Amino acid sequence: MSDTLERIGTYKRADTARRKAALSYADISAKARSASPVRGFLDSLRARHAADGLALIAEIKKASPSRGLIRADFDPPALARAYEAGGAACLSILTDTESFQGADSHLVDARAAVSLPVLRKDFLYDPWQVAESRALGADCILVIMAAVDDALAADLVAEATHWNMDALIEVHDHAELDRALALPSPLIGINNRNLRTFDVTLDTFDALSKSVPDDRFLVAESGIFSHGDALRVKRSGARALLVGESLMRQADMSQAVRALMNFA
Ligand SMILES: O=C(O)c1ccccc1NCC(=O)[C@H](O)[C@H](O)COP(=O)(O)O
Repeated sequence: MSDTLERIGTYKRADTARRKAALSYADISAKARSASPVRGFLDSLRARHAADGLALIAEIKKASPSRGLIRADFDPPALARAYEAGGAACLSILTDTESFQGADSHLVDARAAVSLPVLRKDFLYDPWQVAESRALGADCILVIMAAVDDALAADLVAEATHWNMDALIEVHDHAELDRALALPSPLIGINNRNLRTFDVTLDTFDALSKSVPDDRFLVAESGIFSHGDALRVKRSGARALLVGESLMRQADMSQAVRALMNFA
């Protein structure tokens, strides 16, 4: 495991323990039951892929460990509306505060401003956090295979299924991909960012995508900056892109989505 992931895991587990002490599983489940109904995340990706040949998960990301501050002018509902107007199929919203300057309120406020399904992009180590994600309104969770063992990954997916949510299973290498393919989730993301060095290369996607069976819905994550990059990963089997930084650095984000995806 990378130092960054280990550092994040340490504070995230402590933060989750504090949240659980304040709100039991029964309490958070009651909130999840009364949350806004689930919007089909994978359904939306499939529909957009069928219509356009490639779907976009557009990320709301203020800062990151590798890049520092990405966007100072940061208004989650306005960003969500711009992404929706540009043609994104789904949103990804970072809720981690310490490393990404995210917040739970970013997800709640952005989702309320649009009709798109939302991925809670955070570091999950406990099924309680999945119920919490649903309570916030999330439609999909992230399972980072580099951060969890097989048993915990299965528990997170089972909890997501319990709440009728999708689970994006994220991998960085062949060993993680083999473990991901054993899980009952069709949504697989290949992350092109090396979590140890922070190097980003689309070669990672080219190398791993060959081993993903056709019955999985494959997402290319990180390091996609141009329509050429989008075409490259599409040719290697991507059905959707997850893009943060390159869109967040643009003034007109609707136009940036259209240019990236080549929408008219
Ligand atoms: O972005 C980082 O620096 C980072 C560092 C450590 C763990 C995760 C990290 N990013 C999360 C993501 O997966 C990306 O935000 C997402 O794939 C979008 O990537 P990009 O388009 O390159 O912003």
